[in-house]
Amino acid sequence: MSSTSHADLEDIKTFCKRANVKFLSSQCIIKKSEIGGLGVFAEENIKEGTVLLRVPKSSVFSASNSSIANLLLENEIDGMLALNLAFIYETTIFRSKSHWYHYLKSIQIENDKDELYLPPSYWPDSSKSPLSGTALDTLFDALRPEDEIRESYDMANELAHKWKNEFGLQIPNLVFPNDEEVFDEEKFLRFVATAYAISSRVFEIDNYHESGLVVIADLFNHHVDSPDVRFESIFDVCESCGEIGPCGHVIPDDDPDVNERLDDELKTPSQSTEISQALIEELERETALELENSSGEKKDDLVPDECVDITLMKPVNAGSEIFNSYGDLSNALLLARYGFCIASNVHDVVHLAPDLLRFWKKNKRKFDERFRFWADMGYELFTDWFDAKRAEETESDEEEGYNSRESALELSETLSDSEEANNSGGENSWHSNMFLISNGDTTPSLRALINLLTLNTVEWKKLTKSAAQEEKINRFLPILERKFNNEAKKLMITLLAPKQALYVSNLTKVSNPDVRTLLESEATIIENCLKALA
Ligand SMILES: C[S@@+](CC[C@H](N)C(=O)[O-])C[C@H]1O[C@@H](n2cnc3c(N)ncnc32)[C@H](O)[C@@H]1O
Repeated sequence: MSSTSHADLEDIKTFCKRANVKFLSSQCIIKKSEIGGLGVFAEENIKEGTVLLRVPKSSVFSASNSSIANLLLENEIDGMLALNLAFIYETTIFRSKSHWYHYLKSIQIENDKDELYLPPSYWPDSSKSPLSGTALDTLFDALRPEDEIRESYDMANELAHKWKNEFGLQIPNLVFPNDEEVFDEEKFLRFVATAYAISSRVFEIDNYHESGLVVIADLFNHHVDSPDVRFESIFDVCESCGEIGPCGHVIPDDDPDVNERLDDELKTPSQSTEISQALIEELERETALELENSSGEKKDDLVPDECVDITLMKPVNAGSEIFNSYGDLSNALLLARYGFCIASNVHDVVHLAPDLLRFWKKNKRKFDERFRFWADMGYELFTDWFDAKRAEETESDEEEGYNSRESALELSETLSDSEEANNSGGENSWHSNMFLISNGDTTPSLRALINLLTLNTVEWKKLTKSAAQEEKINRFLPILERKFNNEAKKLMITLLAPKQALYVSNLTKVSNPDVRTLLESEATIIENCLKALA
C-alpha cells in the first residue's frame, strides 16, 4: 500500500532540517526496501539503546500543530477525522505555503497509475469475495464499508463549506464537491484513501496531540515478531497545552508548595490573573532547571521529554534493515489497516463462530439445547472458572499459557467499534473467542464448546444438573478441557473441511499476493489442526 518514492527523499530531508529533526544519518540510511517502498537500514553496527531519531513534538504533524488547528478546536473536531482534515488542507490547499508540505507530499494515496490505495472494504466485490469467511470478514467485519467513515466525510464536507462561507477558505475540491448537497463517489473515495494512508503511518503521540504523523519514524517497516526499535513519547501531558510539567491548566493536587501559593492567590482575587502568569513562568523556570540538573549532560537544543524518539531495543548489524512493530497484528488487521500481509504470521487465527452458528442452525434438533445452554450460561461459567484457575497458577505459567478471557480482551481491543459493542458481554459475547490460533490449536473456550456438544448423555445431564451450584459445576468443568474424543474430532472435521475447501478453491482464483498470503495462512492453520486431529 502507501509507500514512499525515493524521489521524495530530498524533500523529506529538507523538512527535517527546517523542523530540527535529529536522525542518526551517520549510521543509518534510508533506501529502497525489498519488501516495498523505502525502509531504514544500518550502515554500520549500532548498539542497543541508541536513539536513531528524535523529533520535537512541535514538528510532529498533528491536528493541533496544523494550519487549521484553531478551526478544528473551535468546531470540536478531534481524533482521526481532525488529522485527516488537517492533512487534506495542508496537501491540497496550502501546499507549498505549508510548513509541512515537503514532508506530507511524500505520503501517497494513489499509485503511479493514479489508482487509489483503498482498504478491502472498498474493493470491488470480485476482489474482496475470496476473503469472505476469513477473520478479516467474520471477526473484524472489515469487508463492509464502515458507516462511520461516511458520517465523518459528511461532517468534513459540511465544515469545508462552512469555512468557505465564513472566511472564504478554499474548499479542497479534490475531496469535497462544490455543491455541498451533491455526493460525489470519486471524491469520497479520495477521502477514504487519505484516511487509509494516514492510518497506515500514524503514531499515538500524547494526550494533547493525540494521533500524529512523524517524519522518518514512518519509514520503518513492520516486523511481525522481532522488531529492532520502539517508539517513545511521554503520553501524559496537559490535554490543553501539551506541557509535561505543571502548567496553567493542570496543577497537581499533591504539590504543597503550589497549593500554598495558589491558596494565597485565591485570597487576593483582584490580582489572580497577573500572579498566575508569574507563577506559571516560575514553574517553567524550575522545571527547565530540574531537567538540566537531572541529566548532568551537555544539552543539545532538543529537550528529550519534548520529543518523540525511535530507539534501538537491540543491537543491529551493518547492512540490515531496521524494523519497527506496528503491534501484534494478524494478517486480517495488517491488510485492513496497512494494506499488506506477512507469510507465516504468528498472530493469524481462523475464526469459527460463523461456522458453528451455521452448524447449530442445520442441526437444531440434536444440538439446540446444548448451544442454548452455552450461549445463556455455559460460556460465562467456563471462562469465569478458567480465568480463576489461571490466576491461581504461577506467574511464569501465566505468561506462557493461553488465557481465554485475556485472549478475548486482546482481540476485542483490535475489533472495530461495532463488533466490540456486539461482544461486550451480551449473549453473543462467546462468538469472538471461537478460533484456532496460528499453530492450529483451539482457544480454551472453543475446545470447551466442542467438548460440551459431544458429551455423552450421562455427562450432559450431570453438567446441566450441577450448573446452578458453583461448587458442583466447578468440579465438573475440567471435563470441558479434555482432549478431543472421536465424537469431538468428527465435529471439528465437519466444521473445518468445508472452510478448507473454500480457501483452496479461492486460492485458484486470486492473484493479489496479499490476499493469497492471508488465505494460505488461514488454510495452513486449518491443515495443522486437521493433522493434529488425525
Ligand atoms: C509506515 S509505512 C513504512 C514505510 C514504507 N515502506 C514507505 O515506503 O513509506 C507502512 C507501509 O509500508 C509497507 N510495509 C511495512 N512493513 C511491511 C512488511 N513487513 N511487508 C510488506 N510491506 C510493508 C506497507 O505498504 C505499509 O502500508
